[in-house]
Amino acid sequence: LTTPREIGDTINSALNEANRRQENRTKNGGKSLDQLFLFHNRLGSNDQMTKDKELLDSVMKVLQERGKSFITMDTVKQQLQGQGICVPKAINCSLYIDSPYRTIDGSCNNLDHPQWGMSFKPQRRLLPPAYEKGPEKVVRSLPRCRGKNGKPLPNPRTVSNNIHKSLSGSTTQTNEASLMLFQWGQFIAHDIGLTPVSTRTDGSAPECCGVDKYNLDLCLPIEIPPGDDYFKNGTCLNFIRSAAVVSEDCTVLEPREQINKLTSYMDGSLVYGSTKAEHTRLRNGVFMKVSPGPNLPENKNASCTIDHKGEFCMDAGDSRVNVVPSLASMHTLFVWEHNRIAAKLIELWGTNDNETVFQETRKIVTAQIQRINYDEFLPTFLPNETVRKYKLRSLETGYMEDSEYNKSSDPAISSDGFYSFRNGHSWIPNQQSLTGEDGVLQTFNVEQTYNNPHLIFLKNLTGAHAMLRWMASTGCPRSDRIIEAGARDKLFMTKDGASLDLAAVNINRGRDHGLLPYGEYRKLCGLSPLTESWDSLVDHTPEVRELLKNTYDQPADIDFYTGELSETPGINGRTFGPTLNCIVAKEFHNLKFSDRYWHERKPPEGFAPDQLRSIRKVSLASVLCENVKYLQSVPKDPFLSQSCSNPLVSCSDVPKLDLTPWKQPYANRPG
Ligand code: HEM
Ligand SMILES: [Ca+2]
Repeated sequence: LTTPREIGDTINSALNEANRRQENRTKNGGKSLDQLFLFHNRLGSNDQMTKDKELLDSVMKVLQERGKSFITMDTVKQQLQGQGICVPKAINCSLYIDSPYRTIDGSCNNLDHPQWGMSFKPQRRLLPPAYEKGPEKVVRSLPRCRGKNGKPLPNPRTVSNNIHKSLSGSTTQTNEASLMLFQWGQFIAHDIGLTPVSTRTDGSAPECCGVDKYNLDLCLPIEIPPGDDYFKNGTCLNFIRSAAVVSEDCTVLEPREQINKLTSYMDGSLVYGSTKAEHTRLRNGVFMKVSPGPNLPENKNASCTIDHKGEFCMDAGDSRVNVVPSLASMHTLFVWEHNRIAAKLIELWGTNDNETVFQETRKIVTAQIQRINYDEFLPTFLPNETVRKYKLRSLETGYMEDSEYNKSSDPAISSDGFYSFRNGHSWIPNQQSLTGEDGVLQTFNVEQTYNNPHLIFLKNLTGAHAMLRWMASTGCPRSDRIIEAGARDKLFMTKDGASLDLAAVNINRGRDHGLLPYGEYRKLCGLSPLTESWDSLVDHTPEVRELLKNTYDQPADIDFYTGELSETPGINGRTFGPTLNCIVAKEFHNLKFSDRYWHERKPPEGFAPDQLRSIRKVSLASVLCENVKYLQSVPKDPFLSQSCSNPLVSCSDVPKLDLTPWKQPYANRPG
């Protein structure tokens, strides 16, 4: 077997076999029962680049099995490229230069870099990675695993037990914010980022506590330390490493970088989808698809727990929608809002131009999400001076200056900055409840509701209404280093009692991504550097310093997550410490100023002046009042608990979105 023709045929035959194996890929991914794997990779599918790379690897494997290892990867790649596999795909943006509407996948937002902010593109970094070096040609970017003196870092579960455990048992200390703070946080996180984890080449979940334990490319298992007071001795948490970015010609980038499955722009992708395929599946002409209720539509391919007849797993623009029912309720609210506005525009315009009605509605809903996020949510937990410094609040009048749109900044979420936004895990309540029409509360432990949407189906299909009423009227756990037991011991608890620790997983994830330790991010934020003295931890209380000292070898070793989350919080219980404030603010600053379609930009990307004035009246209160059944009043600021300074106001007094300035489609307006 020497002629090029024979080699070509051999490769083709191996390619056929590899293709056949790949067909089973999605099926294998969907079949997994691993909760954390499903969370990251629900519906299996990966991007074209990853698929191409896996096809290439699979062809190499088949060749090896057939004793044809002498054919080199370069030869195979060349032949595959002749068939359109492993070749960079060009994007043509000519149609989008003056378009008033975003693309679905985020492409062509930045006209100089059409792929920036698109789904399935690499994440950025604020600081370069600190991976452990692995063997050349095998896995080079190993997780960060040693401290400054070369000693192994502490076990992540030990860190979690020492620093993130609630000592007050089951009683949660709440702050002056409401659970809307919690639920908006997760909702908006799911608009901007989802980091997929690695799969085996057949699409199935790696077994990191079993056969794949020593596969350093795929796994970083969390072994439970002896004497743990919740997890059984000798157990292990199946932690799978985040998938590595593959470049378009099928080479794995070094140092390793992570992927974002979603459009990183705050563009309502969790309502509308981040790919054309998702979008088509979710949309119904002018409207978003719903099931009776109206509820979110059914997703027959999703996996969740179904306990009663008539229940189903739900579908939305982000695949994590079924993770907890309060999240699904927030998703439902914005599908209602889309359908409400679309119906009004049809009435106003008397048009049958479905596409314009749909896109204009999507543009309005996206603007509402941006406003609520930047003008209500962020200022609830970021101090005023941070909000001002990073220009997070929207303007009161006029447009964002063209010069403020920073087209040379990559809008991608960053592997370290977005990571910091896990601060919201401090807000996860131990309960999920519904407030009935009569005001009566029904309460469930959160671990009974993970991946189990049954609460949505209670109360004659008005579950989402009842959950939203509950969140607007209940206090949120304090912003601090504590992760409540429902997420720290019982995350994703299955029927047989298996569960995870979200704090330990977060710490491990930071190491998986090769994130530098806490002290380096202090420097990035211009805060005083750490020295070898524990007293240099000036933003930690003496009590917490002591806990850290008992956990880490020296201050320079403290994990980023643990260091920033354990900084002394603000006395109102809503704000965190200075490093966390700085990093989270940087991330949201970049998303705002690198978005060509930011809602305060001039037309065609933005709105006409009278329309923008109307958008400025919108608030979470107005969206709740317009959509939630039997809701007569809301706290003036629904992100805060009701109090003397934040009284209930009647929905009829809440300023609402006035659609009069949309008298006609923008394209047809004079001037
Ligand atoms: C019941 C509520 C929640 C649950 C069950 C939950 C669960 C999880 C899990 C399992 C992960 C993946 C961890 C890993 O493997 O590295 C994750 C990631 C994350 N969570 Fe949450 N979370 C919740 C609420 C929140 C909230 C309130 C926020 C923010 C305010 C938030 C922000 C994030 C972010 C930014 C990530 C990283 C996502 C990525 O890069 O893919 N989560 N969450
Ligand atoms: Ca998005």
